[in-house]
Amino acid sequence: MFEIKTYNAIAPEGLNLLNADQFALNSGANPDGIILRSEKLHGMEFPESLKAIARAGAGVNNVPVEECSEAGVVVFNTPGANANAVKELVLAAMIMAARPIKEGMEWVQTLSGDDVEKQVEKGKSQFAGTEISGKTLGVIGLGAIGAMLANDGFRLGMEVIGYDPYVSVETAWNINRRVQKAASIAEVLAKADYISIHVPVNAETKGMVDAAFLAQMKDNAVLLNFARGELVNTADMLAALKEKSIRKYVTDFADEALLHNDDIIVMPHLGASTEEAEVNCAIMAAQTLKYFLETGNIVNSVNFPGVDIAMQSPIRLTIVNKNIPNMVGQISSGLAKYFINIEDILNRSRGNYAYTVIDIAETEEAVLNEVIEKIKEIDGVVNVRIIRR
Ligand SMILES: NC(=O)c1ccc[n+]([C@@H]2O[C@H](COP(=O)([O-])OP(=O)(O)OC[C@H]3O[C@@H](n4cnc5c(N)ncnc54)[C@H](O)[C@@H]3O)[C@@H](O)[C@H]2O)c1
Ligand SMILES: O=C(O)[C@H](O)COP(=O)(O)O
Repeated sequence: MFEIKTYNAIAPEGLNLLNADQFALNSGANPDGIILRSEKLHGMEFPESLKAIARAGAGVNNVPVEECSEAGVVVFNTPGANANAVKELVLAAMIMAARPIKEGMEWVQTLSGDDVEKQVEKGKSQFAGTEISGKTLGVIGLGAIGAMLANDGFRLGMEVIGYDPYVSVETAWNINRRVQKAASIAEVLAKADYISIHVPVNAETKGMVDAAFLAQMKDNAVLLNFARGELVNTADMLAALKEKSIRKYVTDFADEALLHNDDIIVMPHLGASTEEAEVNCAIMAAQTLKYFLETGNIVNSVNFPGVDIAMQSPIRLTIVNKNIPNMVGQISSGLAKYFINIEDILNRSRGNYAYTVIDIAETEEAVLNEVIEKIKEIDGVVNVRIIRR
């Protein structure tokens, strides 16, 4: 039986995949796995039982990924599962920035009398806007969301220019060939009327939208941030808007300093909040977590290498170890000392850590426990699991 702890509202379509005969939800203090959305786990003490964390969503900045790696805890996310929801909201946001729709709708509610129709026709000119067709959309970060947005911007009649120095081959194949590839952010900023950022927040990207970035934007340009609040330096943004060096800021990330400002549209982190995205994310998170706990296979991890091999024997050992020389040699000779036959072995590394999967022949319980203890003693081994078919 695996214990799973959940945080935030995880769609039942996902949780129902964790069959009750094998998974107990929120039943105790020793979870094997966690499923969450935006709950912040930084500073939380993880129980020794914890093997994996599945983020039902894209951004993992609410999870202490480095500490998880050190503890051998595999962190998963759900790439692309909410991308369409975010893309649709960005398109809506772009149109809201182009036309004062919200202001017009609020104004019409203030009218009264039997000549409302006449008042509307007289007053509507104050809410005239512009069109996005024919304008240039700059997309920074051409991943799941950015690529979809770039393609749809093009379909809506926009010129599109994208920047992503790390774009994956798979995503690149899906981007319309008429989307221009920028060699630098500066090139995007010089050309775009609407700039939408879709990069993860990390040491490289935190605060990337600063005074220098904003100064390179066109005077009438709009910045859309549906990625993370921390990407934008709030003080620099407020100064740029005050000086009218850009036209508008649209963000999905509220901050008191951004409220009650006519040049800023703030949404309450709604990007992934559609029925479809919530279901997609919950299903993908539950599936990857279940698959990992049951088989040791790793799919869609942000901190460990992908490993997906069929179990060749009744017993599988999975070992998280430091990515240093002679780990596999020491582990396999440890097994050999106990005359345990290796039927299949795979070792993959990612950064400072590696993951080793070893399928072994049926072995007496007492011998297995002894050999596991010996493997755990090897310098560089972080944790060892036994999985039975
Ligand atoms: N508002 C929301 O509710 C919501 C929903 C989903 C995702 N997000 C945020 O959006 C981000 C992107 O989501 P995604 O699903 O497209 O992720 P993704 O991993 O598919 O795409 C991210 C892209 O950013 C690129 N990138 C990384 N560093 C870069 C840099 N310095 N310059 C340019 N490109 C860079 C990567 O190469 C990748 O292609 C997430 O990390 C998350 O923070 C927000
Ligand atoms: O990174 C994400 O996937 C989004 O920010 C969604 O967050 P949420 O699951 O809390 O809506």
